[in-house]
Amino acid sequence: MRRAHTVDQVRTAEADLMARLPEGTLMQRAATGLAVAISNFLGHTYGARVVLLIGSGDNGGDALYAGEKLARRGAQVTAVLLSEHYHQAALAALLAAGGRVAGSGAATDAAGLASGVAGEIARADVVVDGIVGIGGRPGLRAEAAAAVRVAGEHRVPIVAVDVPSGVDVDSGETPEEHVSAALTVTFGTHKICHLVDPAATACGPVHLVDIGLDLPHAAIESIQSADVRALYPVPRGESDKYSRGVLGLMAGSAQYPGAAVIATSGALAGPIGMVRYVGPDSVAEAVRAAHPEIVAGEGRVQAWAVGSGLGDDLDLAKVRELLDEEEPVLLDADGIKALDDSGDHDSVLITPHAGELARLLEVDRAVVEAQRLKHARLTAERFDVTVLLKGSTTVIAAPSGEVRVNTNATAWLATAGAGDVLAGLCGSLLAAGLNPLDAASVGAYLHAAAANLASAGGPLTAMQVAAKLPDATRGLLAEPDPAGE
Ligand SMILES: NC(=O)C1=CN([C@@H]2O[C@H](COP(=O)(O)OP(=O)(O)OC[C@H]3O[C@@H](n4cnc5c(N)ncnc54)[C@H](O)[C@@H]3O)[C@@H](O)[C@H]2O)[C@@H](O)CC1
Ligand SMILES: [K+]
Repeated sequence: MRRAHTVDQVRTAEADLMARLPEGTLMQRAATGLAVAISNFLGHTYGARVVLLIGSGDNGGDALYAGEKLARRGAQVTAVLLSEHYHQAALAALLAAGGRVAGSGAATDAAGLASGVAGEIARADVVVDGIVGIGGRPGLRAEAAAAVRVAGEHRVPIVAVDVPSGVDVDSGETPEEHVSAALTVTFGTHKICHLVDPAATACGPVHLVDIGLDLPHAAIESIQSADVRALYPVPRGESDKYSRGVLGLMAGSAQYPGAAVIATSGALAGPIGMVRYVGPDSVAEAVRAAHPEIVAGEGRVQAWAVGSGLGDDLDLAKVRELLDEEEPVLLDADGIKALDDSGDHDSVLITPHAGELARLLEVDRAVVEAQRLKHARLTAERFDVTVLLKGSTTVIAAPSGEVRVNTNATAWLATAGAGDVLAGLCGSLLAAGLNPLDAASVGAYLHAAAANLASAGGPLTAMQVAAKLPDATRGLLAEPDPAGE
């Protein structure tokens, strides 16, 4: 798992380590890693034009010391001081290495920046965001915002130090103006904003520099290929179609027959041995035509997937009966309407998109979009259910408080029917014996991996994603375990 910690957890770990090391050691480790990452990002150092945006705290200190190291290797490094306060020793080190300070005069230009600063930024090969790190509040002050805007206008890439300044580090929310980085270089561990959207998108790729922190249990985790490989229910020699798991699928309607066909594709491409389809005869015919393997009608199953494309055919009483049974149930789309906040739902997985979750919680969709982690957690707690909140980064929250995210999806996956494939696949994983948290995590990861194969940088259809699931699974199961994951 890739782990992300809260600001408090990081501060405690840093304090413990700092007490055992000579002063300044951690900042030097961070700055060294940052300088190397900037060099790699640029592809060259000698003669490169680097502008550092410097705020009042240690985040600015990291940027200044990294600037010193780049200046010693021949980069032309210019610091823009955005506050009266700054890390003085770090600035002295930069100046001693040949770096400069821009815009120290009183005059300001049209953008509200000290004169000369906008020109420096416009000509830079890279801008380094050392405005604020984990000590920052959301938002940018006027001068910082102006500097960031000039970089954007001139398409100068920004490398963020630790976090893109202005995002909310512990929630991944972006309530105010913030940096959008081409690369974020972070230290010790990932922070929540690196994994949860909308902030995760503002980070760009995230490079982690190890500074030797000893960290506690993570606040949230992001599932990696090695985790999926360890969890995937691979059939054994003695397995048969029943012991591999049977999924009952209640999906599709006269209005949306395709949803049943697509969800079945996702289910059959998972680990189970059989799908029992339960629904109107005309839809069952369509499912059988596409998938002759299915069995129509009720019978013994190990889990249910209910809801994709049911529309007005949703039989609330029937779904509530299923929720009272022992078998795990996945509720998708309209099926989610059957959930209430009384009762024990710890074997239930729901797979809403932001709109469906907003409807369940009776809030605006935009509020869920802006505060994805908060609403996923709140739902898991209030309904005692595991929640897979779909989106550019998928957030999965369990009633235990555990949270996992999946960040490997392509934006091409936002297409009709993709959610039906995911519901079928996650249902299949539940029927094969995974608990709701693991089924959701493995399902989200493989769904995204299959979409990446289907897309290869271009458009895709839901059925193509389902068709690529076996390849994605095969590739993953065959991968050697990378060290350290
Ligand atoms: N503590 C440590 O051991 C280490 C810290 N490191 C760096 O230090 C950073 C944390 O440093 P600090 O605790 O000094 O805090 P920051 O540098 O993140 O922020 C400093 C100050 O900025 C001001 N501020 C808050 N929000 C602002 C905003 N929106 N706009 C402008 N100013 C704002 C506040 O006065 C705040 O105290 C980390 O993110 C990391 O970059 C690294 O050097 C690694 C080691
Ligand atoms: K920053």
